[in-house]
Amino acid sequence: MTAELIDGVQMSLAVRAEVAQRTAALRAAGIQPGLAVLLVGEDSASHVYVRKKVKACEEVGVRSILEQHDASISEEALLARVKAFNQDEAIHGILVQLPLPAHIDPQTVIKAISPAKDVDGFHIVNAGALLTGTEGFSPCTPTGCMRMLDAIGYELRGKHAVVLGRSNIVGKPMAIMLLSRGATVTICHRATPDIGVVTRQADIVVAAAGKARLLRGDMIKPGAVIIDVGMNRTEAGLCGDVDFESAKAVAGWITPVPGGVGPMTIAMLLANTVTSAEQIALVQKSSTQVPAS
Ligand SMILES: Nc1nc2c(c(=O)[nH]1)N[C@@H](CN(C=O)c1ccc(C(=O)N[C@@H](CCC(=O)O)C(=O)O)cc1)CN2
Ligand SMILES: [Mg+2]
Repeated sequence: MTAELIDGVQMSLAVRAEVAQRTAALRAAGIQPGLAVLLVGEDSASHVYVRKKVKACEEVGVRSILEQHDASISEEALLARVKAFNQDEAIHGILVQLPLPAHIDPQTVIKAISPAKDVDGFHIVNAGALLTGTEGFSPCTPTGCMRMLDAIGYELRGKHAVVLGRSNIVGKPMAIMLLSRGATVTICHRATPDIGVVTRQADIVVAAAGKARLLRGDMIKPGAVIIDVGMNRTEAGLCGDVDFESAKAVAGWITPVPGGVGPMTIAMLLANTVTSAEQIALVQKSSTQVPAS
């Protein structure tokens, strides 16, 4: 068997086209969605991802402000910049690129972002909304993964989904999203004794452990859907958490790296930013409407 490829580039273009239409409608009403991106330090991968975000904004008509700070910026100074963007009416989305330098606590910074502008969906208010199934911004990477599963028409109800990794930005929200759609979910992590024993039972594996080629073909149930969130820079180049060659011989569906989840992450960020602009516009409209007497 050779797995069918889930093409994240094509799927992200479809999302971007929708976002561009929504942006055009907002602009026609005099509102330009705006995203503020805060980038701290010299992490080269972060610079790549942020450049992609800024370019993507440009392509769909979203205004972006990229603010770059030296790695030595204090937590207080960074918090002050976040708070300034919270007050800025032209900014509808704020994101702080992760990881941050070790002297800055990411949770403290994320907590300072207004939940209404938290287009990364990392604030505890939005994390709580996801947990309870109420309205809020959902993290871009797991939302992109769900979109990919929907795009191939995959029914999650009754399936066994295994998530590799328990990060706040991918593993945990991913598990909740799969659970909320009726899957039976197992999370494997660093302390799981034998990951293969678990993944061989999975109908879907989402690999987000941050370990190059962790999931091999011999750890996959034939026909399973494999979603690779990994983004590892090795001597051999960029590779995912899945050993693509051996996995594709066993799986039913598989995402490539690059060209899989990454482009969908960026597309979901654009979608969240435009949603935020639409919501803020609605609030402003209702607060300026004169009540009927
Ligand atoms: N504030 C945030 N920080 C981080 C997030 C996030 O969602 N918000 N996620 C990751 C990195 N990330 C987005 O920021 C991200 C990673 C990868 C890609 C991507 O398009 N990858 C390309 C390959 C790019 C390359 O050549 O290196 C692909 O897969 O095709 C987009 C976004 C951590 N930090
Ligand atoms: Mg840190």
